[in-house]
Parts: sequence; structure tokens; C-alpha cells
Amino acid sequence: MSQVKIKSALISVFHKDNLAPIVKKLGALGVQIYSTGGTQTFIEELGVPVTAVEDLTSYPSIFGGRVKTLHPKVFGGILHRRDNAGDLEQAKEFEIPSIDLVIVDLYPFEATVASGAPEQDIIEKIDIGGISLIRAAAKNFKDVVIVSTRDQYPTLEKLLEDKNGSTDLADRKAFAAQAFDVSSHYDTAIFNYFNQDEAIERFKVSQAEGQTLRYGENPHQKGQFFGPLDELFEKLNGKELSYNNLVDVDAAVSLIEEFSNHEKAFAILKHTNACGVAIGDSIKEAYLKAFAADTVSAFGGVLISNQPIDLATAEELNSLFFEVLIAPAFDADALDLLKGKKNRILLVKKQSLNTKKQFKSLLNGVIVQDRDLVTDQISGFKQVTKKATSDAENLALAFASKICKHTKSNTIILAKEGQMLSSGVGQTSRVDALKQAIEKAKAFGFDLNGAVMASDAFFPFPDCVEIAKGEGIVAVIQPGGSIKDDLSIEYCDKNSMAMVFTGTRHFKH
Ligand SMILES: NC(=O)c1ncn([C@@H]2O[C@H](COP(=O)(O)O)[C@@H](O)[C@H]2O)c1NC=O
Repeated sequence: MSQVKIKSALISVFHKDNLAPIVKKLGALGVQIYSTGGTQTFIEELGVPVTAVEDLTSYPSIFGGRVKTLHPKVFGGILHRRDNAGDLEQAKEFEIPSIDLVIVDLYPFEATVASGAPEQDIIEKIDIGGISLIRAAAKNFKDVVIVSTRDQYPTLEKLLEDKNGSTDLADRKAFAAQAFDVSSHYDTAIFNYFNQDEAIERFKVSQAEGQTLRYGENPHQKGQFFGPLDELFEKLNGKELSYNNLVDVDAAVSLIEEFSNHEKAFAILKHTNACGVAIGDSIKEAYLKAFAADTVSAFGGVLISNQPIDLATAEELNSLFFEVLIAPAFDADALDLLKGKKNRILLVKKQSLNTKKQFKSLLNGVIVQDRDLVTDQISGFKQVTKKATSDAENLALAFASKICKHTKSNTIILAKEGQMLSSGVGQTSRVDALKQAIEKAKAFGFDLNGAVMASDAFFPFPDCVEIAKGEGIVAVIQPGGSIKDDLSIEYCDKNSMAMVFTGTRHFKH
């Protein structure tokens, strides 16, 4: 395999951390180092010999650093083909030295955008010279080693250690692949920043972090997840998250984020749908009320709370077999108890979901939409029946509507005082969803007299309110918008039921 001995290096890095051992090693190997302003000072302070790029190019860094390495002596030094007589001839003619190793750490564009910095600061953090160095060195991987992020320092260090400055083609090609990963990710971030109003209809996503999952939805399917999982969660216990766990965790987090921190909320999900949701005076009470809604489906579920898990709640949870429990924190004694089962996945939710877009693949393409960020507020309820909803009913309706929004359509949620009694989930007709909900509520011993009903979309006919009346349901929330709304309203008026419209449909397909 064709070996290249590193005799010269160009180092230009934004963050200087963890660079010192590499510089020292290169110095010890007698490598000729070229460097830019701040990096050069850093290297000098280590006592390692370094030549300023300015001395190579005979040009100073100009325009506030916008142009410092962009020069034929630098790019020629990287790009000339060492096995091409013509290139070698020209390199000699123009006094272009070989550069065998390039180390770059780009201006932190994404971090600057995330910090909320003004546009002019963001623009100045679009690295031009660095990205060009990366692309040039990666293109000429036959002759050059390109280290394009700080993450690769350990690999380089090991290489320098093991091979004393020599590199194989395979090493260099692997670095080149990573370099184009870095450069394409960087440019995607810049494009998405410029295309915030989506004037250019393109779907460009680059997730820098990924992990291979044990398998996909089923064992014969491969699965991977791309995203910053560690930013969202800290795993305190349990086996690796599976594909299906991740899908359910996403649904659980989306649902629990409907509840404000002063409400003590607990939800149990199966296959992305809630089979129990409640708010209570304590988190233990919320859990017990959520569990009561469907003590069968809770088995193997994904559980989530918006409050820390205390010992009292953990003692109740301990007797349930569940896959995942997510909470903002776990009391030490609760954690000790729950850790008793080694496979149980316990996740600390560190931050909120902040994506504004959702996408999935279909028809050989990708479908993209804004996330449904509308939560129906009592202040926005439109009373459409003669009988107005009471304050208590409004609270129950708002609660039920939050669950509707995160349940597969067609859905009906039946609730009472901060407790989901039952749900009809993913049915092909709304009537079937209601019938399923009624059957389930009865199966788990609930009296529906005085309960409220939420529907994710309008009632095309009055049949749902008719059936609901028969079960003692007193108040209904729905978006409205059917040409036959009047029939449902009339029925409610004649049967002293109250109904509010929200104006917002919450289909979830
Ligand atoms: N303009 C150029 O020619 C140029 N060449 C290298 N850089 C970047 O300058 C930074 C290092 O600068 P310094 O060594 O001065 O701290 C690196 O992030 C590198 O990617 C440049 N800056 C931006 O484009």
C-alpha cells in the first residue's frame, strides 16, 4: 500500500484544545509546520518550531482574516500530484513546497447561529479558507492526510504514535471520507440558515451524530438513528434503546410537553398512543390514575412524567413491567429501587424538543410538515351550544384535547377531572373510535356519567354526540368545520349537552 511519510503540515484551527500533544509529536518527528495567526501563536508558545503562512505566501492575512491561506503556494502545496512529473516541475518552478498533512478546525458556524448572534457575526463565522483546505486535502488523499475536526485528533495521535509519521493510503482515504462528511455537513447548515423562509424548495438535512440500532421495527430490518440523543437524555439504567423504543419515546415526550410544570402529569404509552394519562396532586397519584385507565396495555409500556420520580412513585412502578421511564429527575432512593431490574431503561429528559419540522419517507421521497404546535386553550374555546361548559368541564376538555392531539386518528378521548378514562385509537371511523373508547372505559370499571369527550376532528354526523349522550357524557370538544355541524349542535341543545369548538384539527396519521 502506498505510504506517505509526513514531512510537512499546515495547521489552522479555531479551537486550540487538545492540539498540543499532536503539535509536540509533529515537532519531535521533525515535521515542518506552517500555521495561521492564532494557531501559530499557540504553537510557538509550546516551543515547537513553526513557520507563518504569511512567510510562505509573502502575503499578510487580509480583510480581517477573510483571506489568509487562500494562496496558490498553500493550495498548490496540497494539491500537486506527487507522481505527476508536470506537477512536480511546476511546484519547483513556483517554489511550492509539499504539504503532507492538513489539520483544520472550522469556524463554529452552527454554534454561532444557535447562540442567537446577529447576522453579521454569523456571516463572519462562515469559514472559507478552512473549508477549502479540507476539500483540497481530501481530494488529494493519495498524497495528503486531512484531519478536518477535533474529533479526529485521537486517531491522528495514534497513527503518529504507531507509524512514526508514515501513513497508508487506506488511512488517508478514511480521513478524506470524514473530511467530505464535515464539509457537506457544514455547507448544509449554511444553506439551511440562508433558506430559513424556504424560498428554495429543497430537503437538506445533515445529522452529524448517528448510531446503529440493534435492528429496525422488526429483527429482520436494519435500523439506525441520526440525532443528538445525548443532548436530550441521560440514560441512567437499562438496555440499549431500540428503534421502537425511540419511536415511543418521541411520542411520549411530545405528549408530556403539553403539560406545564405546575401540573403533575404522568403518561403511559404503547405503540405511540397513550393508554393512560393523568394529572394529580402528587406524581404517585398521577401515575396510579394513568395506570387505572388500562392496567392491561400498561404492560411493557413507555412511561413518562413531567416531575421527578420520588420513592413513593417508584414503589408503585416497581411492580410493573415497563420498557422505558422518562422523567426530568429521579430521587436517589427511587433510582436505587428502579435500577433493581437491569434492563429497565431510565432516562433523564434534559431539554425540550425544539424541532419545528417533522418528516418521514414515503413514495420514494420525503414528506415534510411543521410540527403541530397548537395547544387548544380554554380562552380560545368557542361555545356553540345553548348550554355553556362549566369551569371544571373546560379543564377536563382542555386536558382531553391535549391527549387527542398525540393519539392516532381517528381518535376519541373520554376524560374526567384530569384523568383519561379511555381512548378510541386509530379507527377508520369516528363512531368506531367512540365505541372502542366506551367499551374500554367500561372494561376498566369507569362510570362515564359526567365525563367529557374530545375528538381530533369534526363530527361529520350527529351519531357521536347521540352515542355519547347515551353514556352520560356531558361536554364535548371538537374543532368544528363539518357542513353538518348544526346537526350535532342541535342534538346537544335538545339533550342539554355542552359543546365547544376549537377551530383546530389535530389529525395524527
Ligand atoms: N480565510 C482563510 O484563508 C482561512 N484559512 C483558514 N481559516 C480558518 O481560520 C481558523 C484559524 O485561525 P487562527 O489560526 O488565526 O486562529 C481556522 O478555523 C481555519 O479554518 C480561514 N478563515 C476563514 O475563512
